[in-house]
Amino acid sequence: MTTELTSTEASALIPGPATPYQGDIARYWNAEARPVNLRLGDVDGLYHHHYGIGAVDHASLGTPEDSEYEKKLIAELHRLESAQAEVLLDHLGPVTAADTLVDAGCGRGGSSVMAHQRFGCKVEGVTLSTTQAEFANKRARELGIDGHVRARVCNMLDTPFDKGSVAASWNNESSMYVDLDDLMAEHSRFLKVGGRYVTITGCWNPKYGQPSKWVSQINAHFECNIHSRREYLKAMADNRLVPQAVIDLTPDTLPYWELRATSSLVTGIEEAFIESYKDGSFQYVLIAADRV
Ligand SMILES: C[S@@+](CC[C@H](N)C(=O)[O-])C[C@H]1O[C@@H](n2cnc3c(N)ncnc32)[C@H](O)[C@@H]1O
Ligand SMILES: CC(C)=CCC/C(C)=C/COP(=O)(O)OP(=O)(O)O
Ligand SMILES: [Mg+2]
Repeated sequence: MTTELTSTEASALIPGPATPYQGDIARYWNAEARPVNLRLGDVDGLYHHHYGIGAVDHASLGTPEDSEYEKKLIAELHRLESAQAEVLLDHLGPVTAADTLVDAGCGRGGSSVMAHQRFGCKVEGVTLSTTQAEFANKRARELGIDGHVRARVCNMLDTPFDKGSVAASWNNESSMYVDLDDLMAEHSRFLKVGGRYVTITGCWNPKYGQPSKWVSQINAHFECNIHSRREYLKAMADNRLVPQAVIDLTPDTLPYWELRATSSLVTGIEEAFIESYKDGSFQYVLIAADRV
């Protein structure tokens, strides 16, 4: 006889964090409820924890005196964040409805939903946060896609996905929480030969020398550990992931930050992103790699 587990029983089966640091990150995201994320997600039900790219459509905003201006500004920031996820999906290669994709560090699941809507495929998300996984699964049920899109509480360095079972996988602003060699080894294990890995990330620029004060400020703000561009390429090379595209998205993300800095939803981290992008110490990049 099989019986359904209660949610308390089910959560008792989830292994604890692999390290004290992962426990800190789980607590951070369990407690996170910033209006800059929730109010943007409320625009159309896609909840993101990443930043935006593309030109600001100033004509759509009207003037700050307009009573609807703040609402339009929120919609515009959200449009730019969804545009970022679309660019990531553009680099996943030919995905079919029969494929399974992995969203590593899936947050509230916005990118997972967009991937399913574009390809019709299955998407498996993993996050350290129970709150985020429950939120993402609730959204999938509301959309009637819970048979295809699922989030679970799981360490992305130690996933249950079978070796060679995944057509494509990604980290959308989630790779700064883990050791890159461990991360690329795990993607390489579960990806099929010929599969595709994509990351969009902020990384410090070796040409600057060392992480700038702005990069240190971003690390402290999010309790993360931003890697250098060089570390990404090395960890990929060491794990059978061969870059096909390395795109510097820094000029494309600056308009998002400059618009966000004028909104009522500022969080205080805007200056660090704007200044580090401008002084060249920090870059916003997309790297797409083939599993060979
Ligand atoms: C900035 S959010 C990005 C969320 C999502 N990718 C998006 O674009 O909206 C970072 C995410 O990484 C997840 N994360 C950090 N370390 C992780 C780990 N070791 N295993 C799984 N998820 C992790 C966090 O739980 C959080 O969901
Ligand atoms: C590019 C870098 C370094 C990203 C760090 C990871 C991170 C916290 C991303 C955005 O999350 P969020 O959407 O929850 O942040 P915010 O509240 O600032 O919008
Ligand atoms: Mg955000």
